[in-house]
Amino acid sequence: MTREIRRLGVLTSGGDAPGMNAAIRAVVRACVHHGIKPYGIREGYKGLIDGQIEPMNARSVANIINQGGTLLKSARSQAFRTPEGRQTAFENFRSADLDALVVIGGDGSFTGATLFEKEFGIPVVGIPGTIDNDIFGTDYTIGYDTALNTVIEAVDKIRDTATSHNRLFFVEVMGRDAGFIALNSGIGCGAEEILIPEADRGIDHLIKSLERSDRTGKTSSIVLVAEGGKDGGAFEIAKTLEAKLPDYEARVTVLGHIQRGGRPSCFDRVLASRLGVAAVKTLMAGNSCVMVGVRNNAVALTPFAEAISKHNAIDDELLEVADIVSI
Ligand SMILES: Nc1ncnc2c1ncn2[C@@H]1O[C@H](COP(=O)(O)OP(=O)(O)OP(=O)(O)O)[C@@H](O)[C@H]1O
Ligand SMILES: O=P(O)(O)OC[C@H]1O[C@](O)(CO)[C@@H](O)[C@@H]1O
Ligand SMILES: [Mg+2]
Repeated sequence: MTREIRRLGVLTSGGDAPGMNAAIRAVVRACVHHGIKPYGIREGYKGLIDGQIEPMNARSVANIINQGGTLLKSARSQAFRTPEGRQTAFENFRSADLDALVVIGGDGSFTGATLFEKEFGIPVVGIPGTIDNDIFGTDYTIGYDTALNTVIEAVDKIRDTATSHNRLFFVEVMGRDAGFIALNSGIGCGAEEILIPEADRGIDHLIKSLERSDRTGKTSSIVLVAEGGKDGGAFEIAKTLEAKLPDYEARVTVLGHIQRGGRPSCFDRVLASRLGVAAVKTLMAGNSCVMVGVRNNAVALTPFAEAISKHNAIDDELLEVADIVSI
């Protein structure tokens, strides 16, 4: 089956991620390549509701492959969660005479896209753009690799001062409910312990680990903490630990939104370029309500319903590696 598309809209939604610009560029240029007129929708679903829809062309995405953030801007729209908001979005979509939509975002954005397709029959394809890497059906989301590199660069600097002062540091990283950023950057920066929601081993495990570090001659330690764990964030864990081991004077750093910015890595630029081209092809082939991702280095389609409801498991091998290389 094929689908004729004359005019296609593209938007970025949810938390921005480095590489979203490269994805927009690829979608726009794939449209031009296939004779489709591309339209940029600003500020995600908010812009669809406000009618912020502008024509784009190959030149409007010049020199953005190397830039963080998103040229189209992103937003979290409460109004799009309501039937009235989506109705207004649909009316603007129709007024702009668009035939199909590409949504670059995370699981929430795909949930909104699913409703939009169901309610109004708009063909929609998703591209996973989030630093969290928390989307089923793709081995990597756009922005994750860059975020990992940002984290290890920051933690390398913290390591310098931790070593100089013989200190224990807790460094909190993003990931919403998922520990992928913490686990992989933790291995990459040589963290002594990594606390993630998927493998919560409790405070007693952390205490044992720090005591072993003392015995074996370590004079400083870095513990990477994923936000979203049941023991709380880095500040709370540091407090709990200090209450149990008063000799420790821990320092806490929350890396925060620094992880969402910066120039995308080559990996993210290539991934975004592949997925942007694949998204347009996927719509032209007649598909809808699917996400384009990469599995085993090949482009793969996953229905939104699965991408949203299922979860990529944390790799036990990585947990083992983290334990072994941190002794
Ligand atoms: N249940 C829903 N119904 C309708 N729209 C939704 C729903 N969930 C999310 N959306 C829309 O998608 C937008 C983005 O979702 P969300 O804030 O969860 O980010 P995301 O796409 O998961 O990205 P990230 O988690 O990386 O920030 C929301 O602001 C909202 O407009
Ligand atoms: O920028 P906001 O709206 O505070 O959202 C922060 C959340 O967004 C993300 O950066 C991306 O989903 C999460 O890691 C984090 O929990
Ligand atoms: Mg999300």
